[in-house]
Amino acid sequence: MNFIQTRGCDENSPKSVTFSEAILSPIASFGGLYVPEELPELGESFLTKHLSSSYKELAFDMLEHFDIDIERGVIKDALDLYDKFDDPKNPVPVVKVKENLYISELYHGPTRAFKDMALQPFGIVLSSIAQKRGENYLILAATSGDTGPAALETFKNRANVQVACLYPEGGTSDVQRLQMVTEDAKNLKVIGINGVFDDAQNALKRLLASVEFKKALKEKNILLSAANSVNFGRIIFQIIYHIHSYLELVRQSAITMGEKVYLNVPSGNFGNALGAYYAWKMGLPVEKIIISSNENNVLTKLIKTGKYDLRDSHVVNTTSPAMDILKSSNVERILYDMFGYKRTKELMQSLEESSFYELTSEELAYLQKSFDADFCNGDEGKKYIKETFYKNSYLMDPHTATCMKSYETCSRDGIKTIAYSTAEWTKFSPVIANALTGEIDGEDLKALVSISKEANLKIPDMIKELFTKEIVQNTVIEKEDIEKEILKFL
Ligand SMILES: N[C@@H](CCOP(=O)(O)O)C(=O)O
Repeated sequence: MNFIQTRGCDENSPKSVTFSEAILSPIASFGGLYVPEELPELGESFLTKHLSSSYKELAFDMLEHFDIDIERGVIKDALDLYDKFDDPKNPVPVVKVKENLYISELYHGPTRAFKDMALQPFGIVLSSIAQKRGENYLILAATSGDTGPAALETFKNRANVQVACLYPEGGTSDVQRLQMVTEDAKNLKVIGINGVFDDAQNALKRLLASVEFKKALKEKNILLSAANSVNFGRIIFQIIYHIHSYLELVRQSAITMGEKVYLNVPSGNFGNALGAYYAWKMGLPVEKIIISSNENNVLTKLIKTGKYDLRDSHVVNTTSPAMDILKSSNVERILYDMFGYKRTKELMQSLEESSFYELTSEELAYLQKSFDADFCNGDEGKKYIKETFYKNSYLMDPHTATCMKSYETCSRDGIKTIAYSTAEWTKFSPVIANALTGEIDGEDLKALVSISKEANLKIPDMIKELFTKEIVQNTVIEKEDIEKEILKFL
């Protein structure tokens, strides 16, 4: 399978590239992204065949259908990393929360967030290609809190790769920050910036497209790639868990094979939602994909009105910081899939130049056939956390809680919903403690202890240890200095 470009192809680049090429150099012509030439069709026979498969077997077979240029042995090694998850037999438990609502828990990996689902295997795949080619890569990561820890964890001490991870200082939870700033390995650099996530992601995209920056790296014998979901190497692993979650519902006799479900996805950069959309296009029976947001609700507005409007918007800090994003990367891949490369280029250029685009009414109607959306503010989120815990005995984090509102407003009765839990409660303890007990102290460790007592849950060792680990990554800079700081590290 080869990969093509969302904004068309300039005269300097080939019409299509291999998977390896797409992940090693993820930004395509005109600032676009890579997408598969066509998606494999899986169909009901694939689903039925995998009813009794393990997560790894399902993943392996799905990747076989993509027919990518990665050796099977490498893929097997990459998927073996799911053995490090809480339950190697089932890395993604799907739990019934109430009638018609199931939560797919994507956070049972080493950094307690859904990013491990893709970044764990992606780390092996990318480092293996680099080694095979005898090349060295700088991997950029921009994070609003979850991608950073997962990228650092997966690439730590791996051969032929170095990571520069950019996070907004003050824009993540304390546990997320500690996960990054205590990471001690020669090949990792963590850089806090005085700005918001979008500043970090803008810098990442600018550097990926910068001839001068790439030339400066070349002089050090280094090439450039990225760990974010702009990289299709992330997305390919983010399709699998949607299929797995559906099969779990069949296994639990919650649905019969072929029955349609809602997939309700807390969304920031839209990688998780794109994975759901691709799974649907590949044959998963889906009624609609519901996009859940916090107060940074550009995606809700896009899906409700057809307008992507950043003209008067600025990122607000919320209780679900990993979704504090306005420029959502993967919407572009949806635009491409629905409206083709010419229109995608036009819309994306308009967003870049005028901070605005508007879909036609036909385009909007088409988008709404696949997607619905709602957003949930912090107080509503805390109300859902409290209610779901005391009424349904289920503890959720503030990102997952955003799904509860859209579950109420966007789903029709009688159709089951799979909502995705993107992070463990341990990463956002002050918000959750406040929701459950009203305590407003704000200190993570104290809040972790009080939640663990209230909910009778163990604090995982890797979270507890963060509070006594040495802080080894101390760099916080202005966003204008990012390039200089990265070059200093190499
Ligand atoms: N929500 C993310 C932001 C980056 O998203 P990605 O899926 O493109 O890596 C985070 O928590 O860092």
